Amino acid sequence: MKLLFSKEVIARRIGQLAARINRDYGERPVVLVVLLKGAQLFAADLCRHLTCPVRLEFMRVCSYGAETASSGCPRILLDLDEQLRDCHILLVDDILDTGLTLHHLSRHLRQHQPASIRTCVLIDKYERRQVAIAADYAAIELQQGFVVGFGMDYNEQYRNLDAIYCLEAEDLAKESHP
Ligand SMILES: O=P(O)(O)OC[C@H]1O[C@H](OP(=O)(O)OP(=O)(O)O)[C@H](O)[C@@H]1O
Ligand code: HPA
Repeated sequence: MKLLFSKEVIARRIGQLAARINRDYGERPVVLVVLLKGAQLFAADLCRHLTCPVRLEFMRVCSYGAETASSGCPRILLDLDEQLRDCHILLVDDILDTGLTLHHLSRHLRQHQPASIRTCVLIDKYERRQVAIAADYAAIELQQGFVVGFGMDYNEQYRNLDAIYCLEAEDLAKESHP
């Protein structure tokens, strides 16, 4: 595994991102809709920098399973249990990759008739984008690679790492032949 972003760099980027969000939202209350499992660590750090009134809600969406490629069909495993009509939603995810997850979730959340929906990701990775979607807020931009750590997994491993790494061919081979 190759180190891409240390915990110090991640912390700095999240602080800078939060400053932008604070400027944009001012005093307006925001509902962070956090996508489990991957976005939990990012959201925990981000929300502690926010100065507007914050409500935290969680959804669980899954499209990767044990693979490094999207199933193409994000499944909602845990939905919101309350309406978010007229709320300002900030949809928080760890990574924007093909874009299918955020595209699907943004459409789903529009049914709540919120006042606004914006997207916020720790990593915006361009290489595999399949739908035209851009994050409103991204802490880190990346061209390519399958990344793990700081909430992100490969087959449920590595979420607990405090830095972000890129998996290399031998890491994937190790998983299939331990
Ligand atoms: O832009 P996309 O190609 O859709 O990929 C991004 C999504 O994939 C991962 O979720 P995953 O399905 O692995 O679930 P997890 O959050 O439980 O890891 C990640 O957490 C994002 O939600
Ligand atoms: O690069 C990635 N790493 C971990 N999970 C992911 N889900 C989409 N892309 C990725």
